[in-house]
Amino acid sequence: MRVFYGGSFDPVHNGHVAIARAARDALHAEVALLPARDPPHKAATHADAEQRAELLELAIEGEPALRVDRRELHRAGPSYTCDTLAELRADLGGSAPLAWLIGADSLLQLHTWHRWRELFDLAHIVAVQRPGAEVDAARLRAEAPQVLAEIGQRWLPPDALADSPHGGFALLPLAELRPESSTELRRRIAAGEQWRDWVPERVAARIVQLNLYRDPAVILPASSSSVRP
Ligand SMILES: Nc1ncnc2c1ncn2[C@@H]1O[C@H](COP(=O)(O)OP(=O)(O)OP(=O)(O)O)[C@@H](O)[C@H]1O
Ligand SMILES: O=C(O)c1ccc[n+]([C@@H]2O[C@H](COP(=O)([O-])O)[C@@H](O)[C@H]2O)c1
Repeated sequence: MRVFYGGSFDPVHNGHVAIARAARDALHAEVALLPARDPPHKAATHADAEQRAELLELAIEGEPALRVDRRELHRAGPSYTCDTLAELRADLGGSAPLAWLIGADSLLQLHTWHRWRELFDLAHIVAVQRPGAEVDAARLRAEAPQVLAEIGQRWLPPDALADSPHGGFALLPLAELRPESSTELRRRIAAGEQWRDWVPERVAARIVQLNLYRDPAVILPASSSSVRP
């Protein structure tokens, strides 16, 4: 089983690392983290793609079975997950079990992703709980009925995913729900509030060295303040 975890990682925080570890341990699999060059649902990012990837490398340094996959950095245009999964499928072959990891807030929005139903033809989808966005069937029915309908017959225990190459859905509980978000982290850095305990120390030191996220404009919505990667 191969697990892939995409994100803006702008910047990476301890919540991201906890999710990657939890998926690795629950699915007994290597987890590749993929920084998105151009996240489709974000107007722009606040650090460029190379900087975000470098911080991600630092965040997982020394972590067994976690690695960074830079393939989305080399592709022009929006970093659509269906395109990334098609590339991975071509690389790994049709029979390799493959899973794409997302947070619960992303699951509630899955129906807005580019060619979203095709994602299940390419990979399993694994969602992890997130504070404020915890999902269950009732919440999906209320907020994302199309998603619930699509995953209805696909719902599997996590251990069963490795038995097929794609098409399943699993929900991973997290032993400890992590409150971190990149938006709040950027706000704290710009506001001069305490933030360093939300990231590994190596990441904090590099953010300071590169003088990232210090501009108070990062507190504004991304579209009015940011650089394109
Ligand atoms: N604390 C967390 N708990 C669970 N899932 C998370 C957490 N932080 C991020 N994720 C998930 O990780 C994926 C990548 O997240 P992303 O890089 O956008 O970070 P973020 O903290 O959500 O950023 P932002 O606040 O800028 O939206 C998404 O699917 C998101 O739902
Ligand atoms: O393919 C899409 O349309 C799509 C829409 C929204 C998000 N994604 C992917 O989901 C991951 C998390 O996105 P985000 O915006 O929460 O950082 C990241 O890998 C994005 O490329 C993908």
